[in-house]
Amino acid sequence: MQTKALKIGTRASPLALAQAHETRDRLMAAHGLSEDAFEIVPLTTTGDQILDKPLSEVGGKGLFTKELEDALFDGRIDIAVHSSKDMATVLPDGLEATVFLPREDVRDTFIGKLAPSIAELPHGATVGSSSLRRQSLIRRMRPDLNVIIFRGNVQTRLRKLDEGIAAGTLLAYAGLRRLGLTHIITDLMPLDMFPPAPGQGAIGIEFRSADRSIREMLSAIHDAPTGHALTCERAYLRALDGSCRTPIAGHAVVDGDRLFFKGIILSLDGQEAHEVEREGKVSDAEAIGRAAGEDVRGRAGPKFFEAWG
Ligand SMILES: NCc1[nH]cc(CCC(=O)O)c1CC(=O)O
Repeated sequence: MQTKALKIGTRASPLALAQAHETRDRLMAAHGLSEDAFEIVPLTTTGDQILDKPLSEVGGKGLFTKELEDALFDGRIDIAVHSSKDMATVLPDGLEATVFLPREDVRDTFIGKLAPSIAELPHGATVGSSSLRRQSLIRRMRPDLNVIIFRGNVQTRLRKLDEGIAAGTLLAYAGLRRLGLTHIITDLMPLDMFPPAPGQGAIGIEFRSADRSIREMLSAIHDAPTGHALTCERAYLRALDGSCRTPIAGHAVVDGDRLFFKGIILSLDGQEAHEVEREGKVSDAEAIGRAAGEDVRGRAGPKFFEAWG
């Protein structure tokens, strides 16, 4: 006898749906269940509706998660599948996101029309990106380029490239991989020059803390190294206030019981940068991230953050 289907909440974008399907497939495999043990519930979020402004202006990451969290609280869904990168650093009481699928390649990619790489773009060429981190990193590499805001899902951005609105754009490898679109990549950005956003490449699963059976079911698909890396990166972001208004990169790598973290915060023009490196035991992931965030925050000084208002 089939009990009630597990309701998997997700945003309705093609990338979000791909992530929900990956989560369902892993749960099916781990527990020997069939497709009808699950129901995928796509929800439209405010963040998906406002496409003409940078995220930092319309209210930040919470926009993509609020509707899903409301649905978790009122039982319309049992779990919510997120791109960890888009998750707020502090979750509402009663919910947690402590389950992570094995992380995809964390790098950014360049999709170029006029040239295959940023270095080869003609002087003054236009590059589209909605991410403050990517905008700063581009300007740091190539101050001559014209960086414009580019929002919308992957398909929308690709259409804008075809329309000639920009000569290129940057997207996470992870998203393109999940959409089966890696063939459009013209360059992979090196980690040292183009460090990723905290959480990039990792799928995180949010659920009601009190729901023991769901916690147990999810534990079978949790990837511990990804969990440690994300604990560190999210603590770093929290220590920096998790502000969407500051260009922030941060990346933790786990090797056995050791964790290595590198972070950088930048000015929007890319001309000022503060870097931090920390390492320690995976069991100290949270403390390492917090210390890194406080360290870099202190070294940048209050004036650095004032600029963002
Ligand atoms: N903010 C949108 C978003 N959230 C997560 C990803 C990619 C997938 C991931 O990082 O796991 C993307 C698109 C992009 O940055 O290219």
